[in-house]
Amino acid sequence: MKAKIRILDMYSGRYSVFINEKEAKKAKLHPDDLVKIEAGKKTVYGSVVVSNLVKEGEIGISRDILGLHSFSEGEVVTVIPSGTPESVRYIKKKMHGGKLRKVEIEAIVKDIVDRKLRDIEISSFVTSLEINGLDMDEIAALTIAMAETGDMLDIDRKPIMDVHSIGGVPGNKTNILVVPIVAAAGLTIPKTSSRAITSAAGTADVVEVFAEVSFSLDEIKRIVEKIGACMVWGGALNLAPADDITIKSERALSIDPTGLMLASIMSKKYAMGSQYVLIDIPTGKGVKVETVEQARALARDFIELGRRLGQYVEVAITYGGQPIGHTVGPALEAREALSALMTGKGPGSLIEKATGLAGILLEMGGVAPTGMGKKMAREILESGKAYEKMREIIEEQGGNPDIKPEEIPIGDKTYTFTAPISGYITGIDNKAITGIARAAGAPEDKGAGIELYVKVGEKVKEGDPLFTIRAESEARLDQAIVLARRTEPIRIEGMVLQRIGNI
Ligand SMILES: O=P(O)(O)OC[C@H]1O[C@H](OP(=O)(O)O)[C@H](O)[C@@H]1O
Ligand SMILES: Nc1ncnc2[nH]cnc12
Repeated sequence: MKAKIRILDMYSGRYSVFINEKEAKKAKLHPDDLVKIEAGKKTVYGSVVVSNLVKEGEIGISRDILGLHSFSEGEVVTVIPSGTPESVRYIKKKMHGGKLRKVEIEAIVKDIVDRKLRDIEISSFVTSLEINGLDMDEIAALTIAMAETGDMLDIDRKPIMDVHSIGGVPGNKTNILVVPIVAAAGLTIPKTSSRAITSAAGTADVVEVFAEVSFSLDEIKRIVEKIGACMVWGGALNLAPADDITIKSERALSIDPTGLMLASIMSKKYAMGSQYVLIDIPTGKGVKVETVEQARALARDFIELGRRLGQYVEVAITYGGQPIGHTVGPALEAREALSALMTGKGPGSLIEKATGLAGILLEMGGVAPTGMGKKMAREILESGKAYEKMREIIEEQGGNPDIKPEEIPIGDKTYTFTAPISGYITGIDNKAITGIARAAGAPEDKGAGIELYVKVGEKVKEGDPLFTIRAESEARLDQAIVLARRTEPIRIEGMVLQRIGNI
């Protein structure tokens, strides 16, 4: 059928096509049916919403669809019912544990990018990968398909370094220090990050507190060729666009299936033209990888995948048994990262990890002799050169380079938990900390999160503060308090852990 476009001033987070009730009946279209809209060379898929918001002869599109193609009000388009895409059969094959062929993976990725697959089908794909996994051939095919369905960047300032954490550990603002340290040493590092997937703050969420993170490829090229670095949100670019669509489902389910994670991270690196990539695998209880054996196996997969893509990859297995630093949540983490860059000092876990990772990159990039990278990274941090580079990044990304940590607004609704007994901190539950920070509103409410006053191994007296929850609303604060009471994220024990007798 032919219809005139009516632009509806709404964002629904979905690709919805509004069709008048009478017309839907005539055309035998039902809610959630997939339709194709064509006008000249433009083709878009969307799910039907039956609504009298639009008249007969009109078709309503939300602003989400306009993000894909620019239709104009009153433009005549053809609306064609579209059957279930063939790729759904391949998703079912994976659900049943089958191995996918390259062409099948390419079809799934293409349909994800073309929005032929709806959220429910994409979530099923993501879930099937969580349950049945992917082998290396499938992962390589998925990575290349994800990269080739988007744009590629060619930065004229080689070699191109990159760093990426698989995430999962609360408070992981580490790369906000690593990037300026590496760039201050003269290397090029165009860093893209995702927003939070399973955590309470992804690197993009944290950087966004003091700078813009959404840029076009041309803008990124200009920034990186000028100052050697950027810290942007990968989702704003048309780089491996399937990644950001699948991340939406991962985030809703708070899962990060290993094969998809490999493909998702490495497709972005491939599309960015990264040549030397360092992958951080935080390992410990309550994060994505719990044991060193699992971390080693994943490291081998990253290195092999890099080899197939023509990239040199190294992996750092890092301690992820408790949060990094003392803060969790976008604004709190932004304060901590900025303060560490300004003063060269900060929590041991943050400084150690950041200089350790930056040091490896300095060695990989050939600016530090083997074994000297970490020392050089620390000197760059302590000399203020990394902070100077950070100021350049903030300025180029439209932020205020003079911003001070204490000027960053944080949630003013607070509640502090104190030690119920004297003893030693024997554990901090990563999952519980993330859950509480998310319940408090992070990452969407930038000021929400947790300030931690203790780390594992420290001694506390009854009544000492353990952590403060910060929120931007009382309702969110209350939810977080309830969760914190239920999960007790910080374990305190005396030196005598158990008494056992009469066995
Ligand atoms: O921790 P969760 O939310 O699961 O994983 C997502 C985080 O991990 C990566 O970190 P980075 O950009 O390398 O610093 C992503 O880009 C994102 O910031
Ligand atoms: N960009 C990303 N960073 C970390 N984990 C991921 N899993 C999927 N995409 C990811």
